[in-house]
Amino acid sequence: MTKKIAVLPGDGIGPEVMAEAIKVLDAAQKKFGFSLEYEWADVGGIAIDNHGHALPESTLALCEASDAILFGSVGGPKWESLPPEQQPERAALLPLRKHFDLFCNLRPAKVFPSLAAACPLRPDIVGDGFDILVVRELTSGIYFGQPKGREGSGPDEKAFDTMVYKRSEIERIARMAFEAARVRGKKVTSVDKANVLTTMVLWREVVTGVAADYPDVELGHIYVDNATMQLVRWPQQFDVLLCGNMFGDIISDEAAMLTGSMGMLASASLNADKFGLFEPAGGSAPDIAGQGVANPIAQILSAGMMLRYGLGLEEAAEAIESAVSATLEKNIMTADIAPDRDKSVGTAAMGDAIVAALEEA
Ligand SMILES: NC(=O)C1=CN([C@@H]2O[C@H](COP(=O)(O)OP(=O)(O)OC[C@H]3O[C@@H](n4cnc5c(N)ncnc54)[C@H](O)[C@@H]3O)[C@@H](O)[C@H]2O)C=CC1
Ligand SMILES: CC(C)CC(=O)C(=O)O
Ligand SMILES: [Mg+2]
Repeated sequence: MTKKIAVLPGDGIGPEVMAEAIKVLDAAQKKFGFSLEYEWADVGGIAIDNHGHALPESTLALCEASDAILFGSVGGPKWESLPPEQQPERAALLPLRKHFDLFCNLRPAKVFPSLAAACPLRPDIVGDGFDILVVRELTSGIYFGQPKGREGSGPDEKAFDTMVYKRSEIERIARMAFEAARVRGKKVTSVDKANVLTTMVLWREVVTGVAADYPDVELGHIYVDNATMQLVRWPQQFDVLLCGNMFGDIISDEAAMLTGSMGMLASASLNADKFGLFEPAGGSAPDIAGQGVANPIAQILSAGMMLRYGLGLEEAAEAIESAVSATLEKNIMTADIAPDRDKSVGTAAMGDAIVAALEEA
């Protein structure tokens, strides 16, 4: 049966890396005999330019009528002067996550052996690499809590955001982390700031309660400031990192960089029905957009996560991951991860090499 995919490339490097992910999905369809129908739509800054709104109704309707959403990234300097609530991130990405109740954001970070040189950690620390899964709560916390706003003027002008977590919201994301740990390294480290924030006291309490249902999984708690430090000191100590929305956002960028580049980190954002939006963890990278040098791997691996979590096509997902690994082993790398930038390849050549590796396997 054909599955319908809403393809939303967005802004900056989004369209460049999306083109490569589609090439890889096309090759995977041929190899594994499944069928995808893509429908493309504007989202983010490009949608503001073309339709006057970052999340046009037609785009939302397409997502609702699709089996999965493949998303690029949104935002950039062109739209930064708009009022904050009209900017692409706040007017498109966050509402999309909320609309589909995509509370569970999975961000796997592992070092491919051939990228050990790109990892900023000392070789003696990175050793045989590491394999971490950041499980981030995505539809609540300080990014969504009300009230938020600005009031007053002069020296007394103030701005405020509110961090709110309901017991049920913490419980459901904690369960996702424990379920993931069960089939991985059997360890959950919950990241909080329970020494300062009341929401995080509840967070720790609820996570501890959920752990009772998973006696086979070890639970640890860590304050977020220490967690960022420990990730650099000894990332191998972690298996699943369970985080609230903002801490997970920050921790996953750090984890991405430890794998060599922001351009390596894929993600899946899922709801309780396992409907998902699949996107790179990074943004629109305006500093390199339009140059044909962006690393398409995060987008390609996000397409792989779509096959695994969104469409149940595990074999094809694994084949995409193996093709990425095989390509890196041949030292075919974009500038962000290549040991020698002069020998790096561009976005399209990287995508072509991954397609070739998939076809050869
Ligand atoms: N999911 C989304 O749509 C997200 C959107 N943003 C938006 O993107 C814009 C830029 O944000 P930044 O803070 O600069 O973060 P960013 O993630 O776009 O870029 C940070 C750094 O990582 C590099 N980078 C990111 N992806 C890369 C790739 N595929 N290949 C090679 N290098 C890559 C960039 O060149 C830059 O040096 C902003 O408007 C921001 O709000 C940021 C994060 C997520
Ligand atoms: C709009 C932001 C919350 C996007 C982001 O940085 C992320 O999801 O990692
Ligand atoms: Mg982020």
